[in-house]
Amino acid sequence: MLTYTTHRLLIIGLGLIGGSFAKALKSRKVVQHVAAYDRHPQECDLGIRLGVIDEAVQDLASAVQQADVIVLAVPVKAMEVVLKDIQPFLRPTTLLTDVGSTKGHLVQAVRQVFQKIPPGFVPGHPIAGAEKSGVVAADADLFERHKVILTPLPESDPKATLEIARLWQSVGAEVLQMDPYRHDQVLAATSHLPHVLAFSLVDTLAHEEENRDIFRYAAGGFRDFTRIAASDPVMWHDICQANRDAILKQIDQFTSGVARLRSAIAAGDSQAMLGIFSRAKVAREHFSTLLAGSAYSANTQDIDLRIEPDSPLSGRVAVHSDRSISHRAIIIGALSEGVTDIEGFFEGEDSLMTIKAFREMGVVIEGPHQGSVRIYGVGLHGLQPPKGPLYLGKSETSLQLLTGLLVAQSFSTEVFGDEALSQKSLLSTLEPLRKMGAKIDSNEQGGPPFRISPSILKGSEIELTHASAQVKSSLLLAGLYAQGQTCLKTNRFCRDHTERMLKSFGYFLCESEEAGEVRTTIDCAGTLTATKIRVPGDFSTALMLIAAATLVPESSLILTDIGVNPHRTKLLPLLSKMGANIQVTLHKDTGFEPVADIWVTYAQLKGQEFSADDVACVVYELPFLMVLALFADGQTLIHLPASLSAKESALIASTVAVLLEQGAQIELSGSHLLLKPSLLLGGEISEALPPIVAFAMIVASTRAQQALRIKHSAALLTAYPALVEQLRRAGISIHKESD
Ligand SMILES: NC(=O)c1ccc[n+]([C@@H]2O[C@H](COP(=O)([O-])OP(=O)(O)OC[C@H]3O[C@@H](n4cnc5c(N)ncnc54)[C@H](O)[C@@H]3O)[C@@H](O)[C@H]2O)c1
Ligand SMILES: O=C(O)C(=O)C[C@]1(C(=O)O)C=C[C@@H](O)C=C1
Repeated sequence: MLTYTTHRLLIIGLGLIGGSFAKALKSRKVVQHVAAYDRHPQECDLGIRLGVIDEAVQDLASAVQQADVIVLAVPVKAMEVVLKDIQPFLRPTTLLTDVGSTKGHLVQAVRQVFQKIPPGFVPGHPIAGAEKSGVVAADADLFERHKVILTPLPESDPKATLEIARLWQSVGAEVLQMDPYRHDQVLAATSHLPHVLAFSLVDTLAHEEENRDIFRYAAGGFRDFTRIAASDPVMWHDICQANRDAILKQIDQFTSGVARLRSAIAAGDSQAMLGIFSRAKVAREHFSTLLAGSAYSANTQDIDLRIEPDSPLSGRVAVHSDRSISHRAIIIGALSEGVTDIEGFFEGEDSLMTIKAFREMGVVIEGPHQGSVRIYGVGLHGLQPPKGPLYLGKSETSLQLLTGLLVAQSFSTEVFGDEALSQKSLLSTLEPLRKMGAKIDSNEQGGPPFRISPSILKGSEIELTHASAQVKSSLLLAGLYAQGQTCLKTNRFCRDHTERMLKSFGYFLCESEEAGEVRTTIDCAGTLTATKIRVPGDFSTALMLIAAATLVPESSLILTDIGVNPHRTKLLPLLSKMGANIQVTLHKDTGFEPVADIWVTYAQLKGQEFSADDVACVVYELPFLMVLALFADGQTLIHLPASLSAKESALIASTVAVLLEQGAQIELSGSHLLLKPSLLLGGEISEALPPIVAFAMIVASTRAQQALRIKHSAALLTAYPALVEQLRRAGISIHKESD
């Protein structure tokens, strides 16, 4: 059995990539000896002077005989010549790999030169580079947080693959594996086509006499689009020859895309143009979120929020639209028959993930464009299997709701999210779904990735101990497909956006309450009919402004078009009991979600006692009540419900912790919260906060002793992109700052 150790590594072709790999390995002391050979000996001499390599090879044959690993780093068409040169001297235990941008061509060359694939041959391709060439541009950190694709063959020894993977990982790369043919198809689209286009655009503009001025005046757009046209011509000539067919296919597809856009422009077809641009914009933004944290991300900078106290709130302000309703409008619109138009869609990262997932399942969705989305519904049974796993970023709502839907489809799916989402446990959703017959594999704690297989669901009676809107919604979506009736029993009401949305699309479900038990029953007999949805303003953001306007003297603020679903507004009567001045003027009720204007003015609050029943339905809004209580006359006693979920308890505990740090006088016992009038310090909160706690601290900061800086707020702003602007419009003095 062969074993592979890497003491001596030989690079053939000491240019940008060969030089960078050598420098990276040497500077991290991964291998003992790095030698290089180049057909231009001066490159190796320079490599020695720059400390990139240990030895400049003159005698290629003997260097090959001594090497443990050989890395081919020449242009792809030169690989075959080099293979012929080294073949007679290669030992069976020597590993052979490369860094070339195409793979199929190399595999063919190896077959030809060696007759059969040597077990130590493992092709590779770092997806990292620059528009520079030569060892002079070598960069020891070029591969940090970049991907390297290995394309081992059936004949490759798995231990050889492991050793090559280890070398790349030791220089900071993330190693993936792919079939060589697939590699060439994928790279033709993602790397080769953009380079060809950039070369062609610059060449076209450069040719035309009257276009000379363009270069003189060209700014950001031209620069961003064409940086890669400065790449090495020989390298790209070789790639275009080696991957000819796949590149031609991509050029043809692109050409017909440009032709479609051309016709839209020629015909003045705004719908078509906006469709193309907005789909591309969403896709590009999604790409940026995928890259977040990788070396390609330009947006790794963290952001702090700084809020100055005592700035009164005033005017008429519209807040951003509701997230929960936006998710549901997409899901149910996609499952309906006909075209659904949504106005006021919330364009946050989470709801965009839901759109993306349905696009990947074959649903045509136009927009969002300034809150407008058009969905061409495919009906309850029209979703298509996605081409790969569905990535949902950090969106727990997308994950919860989609899981209920996907378990009922006739195809298998895999769903995953970012690191934070993978830490979540969805057992309270998975268990009842499994009881209905769903087949879902999850990680140990009940989090993604989920592998979902088709199954026949059976409706049943399900008792939900902690009524959560997301769990309920997930089960209702499964209930659209389950045989018989699915009856969900809870001991308290929770948000019913899904129920209202289903009814707006003409689906019948039955809701009743008896002896403190709420029952929601659904069956699979209905259909969903497309409709128009206007998503109302987000009540949680409104609540933050209501609380702040109540606290800051001289405030008088009108919030317009706010969704006042009765299961969301249960905190308002408690605030009124403390003396808050809040007037809710309902618009005409359309039967979907009630909408209102809310007028709030400053009030000096009075401490109160609230029973566990009073607060049972507002646990997620308690952080606001807690902050307000600290500024009231007299103390406030809140009795906590006995059956808090782990998530609810964690929310209360983290709010208490951050308020205590701010100097608040609070006592938290198992059964109650006691809050006394306090002076909050301001200053700095340095740990990242859950959104609702961050919102409550923004409220607290409006009356703090000095400005408050909430650090690590980048994730909050990604989830609520318009937050700062809206708060400022209402009069809060808030600024984004980066270190
Ligand atoms: N530049 C990038 O962004 C990038 C990224 C990933 C992969 N790659 C791939 O890496 C390989 C090298 O690209 P690079 O950017 O380092 O190019 P480069 O031009 O900087 O270096 C290539 C080196 O190979 C040498 N060479 C050419 N033919 C030779 C031969 N027959 N024998 C010995 N030496 C020879 C050249 O003299 C040169 O020094 C290519 O296959 C390319 O497709 C490039
Ligand atoms: O960053 C650049 O300059 C690159 O073009 C790098 C790039 C790419 O297209 O991503 C170019 C070709 C390689 O095969 C791999 C990486």
